[in-house]
Amino acid sequence: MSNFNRQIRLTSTMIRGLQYRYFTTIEGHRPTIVHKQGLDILHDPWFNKGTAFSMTERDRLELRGLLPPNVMSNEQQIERFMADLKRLEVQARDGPSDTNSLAKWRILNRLHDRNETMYYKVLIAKIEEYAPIVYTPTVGLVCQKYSGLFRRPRGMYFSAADRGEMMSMVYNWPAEQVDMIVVTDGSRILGLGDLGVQGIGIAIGKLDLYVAAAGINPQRVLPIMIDVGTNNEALLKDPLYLGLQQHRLDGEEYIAVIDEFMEAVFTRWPHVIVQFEDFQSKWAFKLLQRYRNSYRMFNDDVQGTAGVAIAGLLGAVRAQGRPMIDFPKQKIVVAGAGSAGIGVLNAARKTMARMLGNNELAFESAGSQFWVVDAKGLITEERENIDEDAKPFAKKTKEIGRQGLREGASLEEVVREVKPDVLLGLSAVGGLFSKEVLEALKGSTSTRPAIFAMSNPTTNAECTPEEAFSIVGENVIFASGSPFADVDLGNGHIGHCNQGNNMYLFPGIGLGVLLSGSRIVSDGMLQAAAECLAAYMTEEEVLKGVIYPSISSIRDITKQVAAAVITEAIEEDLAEGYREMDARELRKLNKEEILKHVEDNMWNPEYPTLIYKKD
Ligand SMILES: NC(=O)c1ccc[n+]([C@@H]2O[C@H](COP(=O)([O-])OP(=O)(O)OC[C@H]3O[C@@H](n4cnc5c(N)ncnc54)[C@H](O)[C@@H]3O)[C@@H](O)[C@H]2O)c1
Ligand SMILES: O=C(O)C[C@H](O)C(=O)O
Ligand SMILES: [Mg+2]
Repeated sequence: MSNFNRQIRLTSTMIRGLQYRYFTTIEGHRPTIVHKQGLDILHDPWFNKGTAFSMTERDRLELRGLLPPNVMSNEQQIERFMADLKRLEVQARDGPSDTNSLAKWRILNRLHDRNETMYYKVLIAKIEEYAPIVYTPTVGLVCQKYSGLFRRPRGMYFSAADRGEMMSMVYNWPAEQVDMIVVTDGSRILGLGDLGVQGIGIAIGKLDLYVAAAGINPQRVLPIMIDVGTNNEALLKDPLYLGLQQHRLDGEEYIAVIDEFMEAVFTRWPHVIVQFEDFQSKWAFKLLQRYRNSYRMFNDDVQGTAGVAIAGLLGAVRAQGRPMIDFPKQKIVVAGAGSAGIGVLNAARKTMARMLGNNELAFESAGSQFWVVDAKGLITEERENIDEDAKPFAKKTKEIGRQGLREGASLEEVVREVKPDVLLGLSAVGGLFSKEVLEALKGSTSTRPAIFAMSNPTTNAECTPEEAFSIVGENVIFASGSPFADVDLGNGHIGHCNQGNNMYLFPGIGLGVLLSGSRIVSDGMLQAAAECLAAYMTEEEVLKGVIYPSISSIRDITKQVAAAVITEAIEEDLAEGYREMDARELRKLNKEEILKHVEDNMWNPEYPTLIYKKD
């Protein structure tokens, strides 16, 4: 090649390089015109920037509320992705179950993102296998790692930084109709504590069950995270955390955010049902009292759990070969006086009082059947700064003196002295029912003592079924919040492990409230749901120690529970009807017709025929 030619070639390469640099620079600043907004952008891999959308861009593109509130740089995004990728290797060393279950969750989650019908078909067909992945216990692990696992957004985020904006933001959600919202503030996710914005995972998991068990249309469910900050110091320091990095709002400021949220969602969807989930007990009761008479809402941890526990407690009475009406004679020790424990105590006391004649005396006398132990031991009237909600269950000094007990007595002492029929744990403390506590329970005056280790996830269970059967005896009734396998007792007998989880009630409560059209969720409707679950088990099953149904029949249980809720709403004159079935039509239905009405309104995962039509 001549020098001249070489020169020409060099020059043209330089020009091309310059041109390239010139144009890319310009191109980088030139806006890209998009003909989409909202979720359509987030679902488009060409335009999506995920958590890196700036706040102004989020407003411009109607994305506000559709992403976690923390705006990330591109570098942070890549770092977060790499950290997650590496975590897989780390987890491989932590033991096989976590890695496997998380890997299964990821695969299911990807299916959820690309084909909802197929996802729910799989979930419904294999609910026994996959509920432990999309729901407790794996959902707990997912929430703990959510900042790393986050890919495509699902649901809405309302944050403390959105005050004054919620009423308009709520219109960024694309669905015109929403039937069911599950909302959390992430302050007490399962027994894992404050997980901040990462708690959105629990709302998603609960709504998966709403679709799979209750047949709520997946286009009409909405998981919501209210991010008011977090008091989890590790998350506050984590540069890759997706939520607001500030301490939680409290007091009036906190209430103002929740009020604004409630007003916004009920303005856009006046018929929606809002399930409060995993709020720390400090707020769970207050918010329930604040909203339950004016909004269609309930708290799953307080009210759903109470109903499931009542059904199980009545089952335990039947398992002793006694009639349910003997329930008020049961001595019950409860470990844990938080939102779940107090919810169960209040409902159990009311149920006993009703059986005893439903008057003040009955209510008083029912109260003496419970001993409540929290982190500071047995709760008595001597307890300093006693929680208002626990006060009605504080033991009288004189009474427990006679029993050889005192303020702050340990769980082991209480069990040894009281010799209870039932030991129920909602403490979030794994292994709390230690060898010593279980040994003490051997002195129970019951022919079949019952153990409810209800805390979630699995590692927080107060004891395992193996421990219960091997220490207390083969005759014991056992239930746990997260699933455990039945125990081979080695003599040809099987120790049955029941799952005592609010999943047996909340889907049916939600579906029943929806179809009844009731404006509120009354105590009577919740009671009807619990009684329906209690009656679901046959005498034969109960005598074998099977006090809760198998999860494989959850769709049928949910249908029955929903029908019971509707029937009660009609009885209490609260039913206003839903769609073409108005209150008058509803009232005309008999038991079978109500069940059929419920079934006809349950969504099934079948592909519809699609037809294109211009707007
Ligand atoms: N199975 C279910 O359906 C179901 C439903 C709701 C909640 N839960 C589980 O219940 C647990 C508690 O939930 P919560 O909302 O009530 O939580 P919470 O934090 O409000 O209450 C926990 C309670 O346990 C007490 N506690 C702590 N350490 C204790 C100890 N060593 N001995 C006795 N008590 C102790 C605390 O003092 C507190 O009263 C969680 O693990 C949650 O997953 C299970
Ligand atoms: O989520 C569950 O599995 C049950 C319950 O709502 C809980 O908070 O533990
Ligand atoms: Mg919960």
